[in-house]
Amino acid sequence: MSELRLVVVGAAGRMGRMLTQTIPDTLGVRLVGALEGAGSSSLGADCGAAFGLPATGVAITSDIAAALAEADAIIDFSTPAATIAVAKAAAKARVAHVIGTTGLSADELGLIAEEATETAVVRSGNMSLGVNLLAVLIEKAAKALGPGWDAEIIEMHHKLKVDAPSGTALLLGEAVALGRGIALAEHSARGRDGLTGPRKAGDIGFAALRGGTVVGDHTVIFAGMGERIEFSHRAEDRGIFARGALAAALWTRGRGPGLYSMADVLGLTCA
Ligand SMILES: NC(=O)C1=CN([C@@H]2O[C@H](COP(=O)(O)OP(=O)(O)OC[C@H]3O[C@@H](n4cnc5c(N)ncnc54)[C@H](OP(=O)(O)O)[C@@H]3O)[C@@H](O)[C@H]2O)C=CC1
Ligand SMILES: O=C(O)C1=N[C@H](C(=O)O)C[C@H](O)C1
Repeated sequence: MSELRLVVVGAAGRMGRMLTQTIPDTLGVRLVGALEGAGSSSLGADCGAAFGLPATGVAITSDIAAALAEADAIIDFSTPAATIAVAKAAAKARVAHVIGTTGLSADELGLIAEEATETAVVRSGNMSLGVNLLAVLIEKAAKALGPGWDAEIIEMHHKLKVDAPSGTALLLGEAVALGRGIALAEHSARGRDGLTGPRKAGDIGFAALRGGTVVGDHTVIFAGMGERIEFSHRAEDRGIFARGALAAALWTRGRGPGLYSMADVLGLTCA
């Protein structure tokens, strides 16, 4: 079978560079395009050599249509605005789109759902095996414990992260909500401050910490009467996200349009 031809969006970013580094070690894929924004100082540079990695022969461009012309799949860790621009082009060109970008608004998620009527889209707030397995365990725990156990989600990331709560915290919050059979949007407590009053029964709380170089730490606490259960995941290396995204891209091969998750890719379901 021929190699899957990949375009990386956000090629100069932390995850873009990690993908450029990981692709040569991944069987069955080949980098054919690297996208950055129109104002990027990296335009025209080799997306490997520019960052101290082996040269790839792929120059960074801001021309989405040209980059997609020879592509089978896109891996996108960028910004919400860039992801939406790429989603429109991917739908038109029928190129599969793996989306790791977080911080998308409800309207932007609606546009991604529209894209998924035209092409295969895998979107996840966290591409690692560990977090996606954790989400299955959290769903089971939330179902078994019921809403009498207060669920709180704490996350910590590096100081350059721009969105909160993290995509992973929201994914884990969704798992709690799914286990309880409720809608997360109607039961979220985000950003408590000042005279908040007592905790509202059934809420799923979120707290975001930022500092240093933390790759990504998440803990879900179920607090009961006189006892507490805590589930934690600590990302030590961005390679886990890159490898997950590459597995997702390979999984899209031959797949019809649809909005898929990493649970679909990894075959993880909560019975
Ligand atoms: N789902 C997952 O498993 C993971 C998700 N993420 C998410 O991925 C995203 C990126 O993270 P990270 O790599 O750390 O962030 P970075 O800021 O390091 O990288 C984002 C890159 O996207 C570039 N960019 C901005 N506008 C455009 C555009 N129009 N077209 C193409 N590229 C553009 C940025 O360029 P410039 O700096 O010039 O603006 C930057 O180089 C975040 O939303 C993060 O939360 C991160 C890790 C794992
Ligand atoms: O911005 C990051 O760095 C990360 N973003 C994702 C998130 O928002 O959860 C995944 C990971 O935690 C790293």
